[in-house]
Amino acid sequence: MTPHNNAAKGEIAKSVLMPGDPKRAKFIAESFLEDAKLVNDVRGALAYTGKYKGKEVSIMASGMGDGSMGIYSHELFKEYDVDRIIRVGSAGSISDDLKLGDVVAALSASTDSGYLNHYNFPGVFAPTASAKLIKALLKIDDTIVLGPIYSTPVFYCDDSYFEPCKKMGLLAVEMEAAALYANAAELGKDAITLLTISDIIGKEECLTAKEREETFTKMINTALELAISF
Ligand SMILES: O=P(O)(O)O[C@H]1O[C@H](CO)[C@@H](O)[C@H]1O
Ligand SMILES: O=c1cc[nH]c(=O)[nH]1
Repeated sequence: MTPHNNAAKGEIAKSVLMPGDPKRAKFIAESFLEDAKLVNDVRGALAYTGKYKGKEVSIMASGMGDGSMGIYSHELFKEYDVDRIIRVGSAGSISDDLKLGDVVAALSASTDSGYLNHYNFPGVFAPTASAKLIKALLKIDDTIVLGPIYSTPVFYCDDSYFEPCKKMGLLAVEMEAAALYANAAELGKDAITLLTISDIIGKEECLTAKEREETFTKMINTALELAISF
């Protein structure tokens, strides 16, 4: 147990899906897993362990932002011997080629966050998804959009803030992938982020509740197949 997680050692599977939203964690566990058991409820960061196609998988909420993801992913990797974390999140598109409901796998996560400072890395560390998980993902879905994204602790800002990101070819904006990738790199573990486009930055477009449910289902199915492919 940790100050933030009251699951006992052994109650969390080697593969963990992490949505930001605790209600999404509950929804995934109840709708996709068999025999799902609640193993953590500290601070409402709900975690469940159950079976998908007969294999053990856990789902745990990361909360929002790099600080929260930093704590939970560090503890899962270090204290619970988790091997891989698959983030299943929502994101705002900054690409002209993405539409609502599209699913993106984040190859890299550039960031404006100070979270990476504590590694004392000489220069700028480039947080990337694990090659192992990218290769496994492509065996499950070789049509998924792969590309670089942006992680920022800032949600409310002027849309123009993201113009340089768009210019550099980044596809979407979210808040946790960079911290997750950096923690995985530091601890010798594997991580990847799958994102469903929930809004288009600079436009008044966003998914309805029903559309969110249906399109998130596509991302969750892919993530679960990935989780059990090891
Ligand atoms: O849908 P989730 O996984 O929470 O992801 C995105 O949504 C939240 C902001 O609304 C941030 O956590 C961002 O990264
Ligand atoms: O972090 C996020 C998630 C969805 N949409 C955004 O604009 N930002």
